[in-house]
Amino acid sequence: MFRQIAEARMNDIHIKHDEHSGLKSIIAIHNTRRGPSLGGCRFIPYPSFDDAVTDAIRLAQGMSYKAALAGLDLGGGKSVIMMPEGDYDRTELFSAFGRFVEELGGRYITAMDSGTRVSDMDVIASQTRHVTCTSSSGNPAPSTAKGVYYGILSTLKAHKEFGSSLKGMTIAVQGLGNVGYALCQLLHRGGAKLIVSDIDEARIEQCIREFGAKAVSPEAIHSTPCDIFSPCGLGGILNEETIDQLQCGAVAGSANNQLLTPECGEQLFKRDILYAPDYLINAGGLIFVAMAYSRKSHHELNLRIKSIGETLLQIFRRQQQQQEPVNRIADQMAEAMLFGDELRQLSA
Ligand SMILES: NC(=O)c1ccc[n+]([C@@H]2O[C@H](COP(=O)([O-])OP(=O)(O)OC[C@H]3O[C@@H](n4cnc5c(N)ncnc54)[C@H](O)[C@@H]3O)[C@@H](O)[C@H]2O)c1
Repeated sequence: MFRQIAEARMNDIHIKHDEHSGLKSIIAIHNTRRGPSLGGCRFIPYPSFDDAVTDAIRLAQGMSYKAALAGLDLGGGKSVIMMPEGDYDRTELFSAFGRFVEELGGRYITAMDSGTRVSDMDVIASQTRHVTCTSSSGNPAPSTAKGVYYGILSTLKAHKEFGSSLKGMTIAVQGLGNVGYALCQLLHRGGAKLIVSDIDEARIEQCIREFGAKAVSPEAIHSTPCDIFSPCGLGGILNEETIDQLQCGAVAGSANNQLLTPECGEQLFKRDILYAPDYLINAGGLIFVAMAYSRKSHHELNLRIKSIGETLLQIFRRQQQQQEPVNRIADQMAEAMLFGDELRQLSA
């Protein structure tokens, strides 16, 4: 475990067992160099305590990289609550978790993640102010979609065979949920032709009706000829097999963990397919949550979401110069922001 902590360059890990509520929780703080750590609270069953800690470490690390490239004055953290096996009182559990967050004095700010709801955040807010995604803060998905939209515009600009306009470009969107649907709306308004897929027929019908989209089956969407493939549903969609089947010039979508392994970034690079790193292009939701927490204006929120496209352009330019996979360049940029001086000292 300590090797894992060292390898991930974690700041600290906190563990809480509250007997009264049955809470078993871990808060992992990866990095606070740029500001307090922010990241969601996951509430799912874990086979073991070690699995829960491993998940918290991996997710907290990802949040640091995401916040850094989004230019936020925040670090990365994440928490997990191990879902109890027997009966439990949800309000008691999340109240106890709120007190746990409060004990850390603001070094960790919690938010929604898999298995948690807005109502849980409201319960946490009764114990601490270091929480976002409450019923008063709103839905981050439209901001995520807007960030992906700006990212797609930058991808068009950076691609040697595309023009800078969306008009007439074909975008294949996988997953028409909160983010995917809002993205389709923006792309349709920009003049793009849409190809869509989902496992939910009603969502497909809505996109056909409202945007004149063409539907394909969930199995065929990634191999459909298009200009840009936009995964907005599942993680791990870019793997050895699917990358071989892609018939697009670029991949730019909101899904988390799109690359099954870092080596898949290399495979995309070899196929000359531009890839917008997921944790950068989908940072609009995190920006929304951070701006709501610090009560920043709508204007500032929009400027920051727009800057996702600018950072992405910088990364694509570096890719041209360095001739390296784009995911590696994004990681290097984030690491320089998180550990700059330490890295310099190590190489001195
Ligand atoms: N909501 C946000 O603000 C946000 C922020 C950052 C990243 N993300 C990521 O973006 C992705 C989408 O998030 P969301 O909030 O829209 O989720 P969502 O649950 O609202 O939507 C996901 C959609 O994908 C569809 N889907 C599931 N399996 C599919 C398949 N095999 N083929 C096609 N469609 C399939 C679902 O039916 C659903 O409509 C997720 O990976 C999420 O982690 C979301």
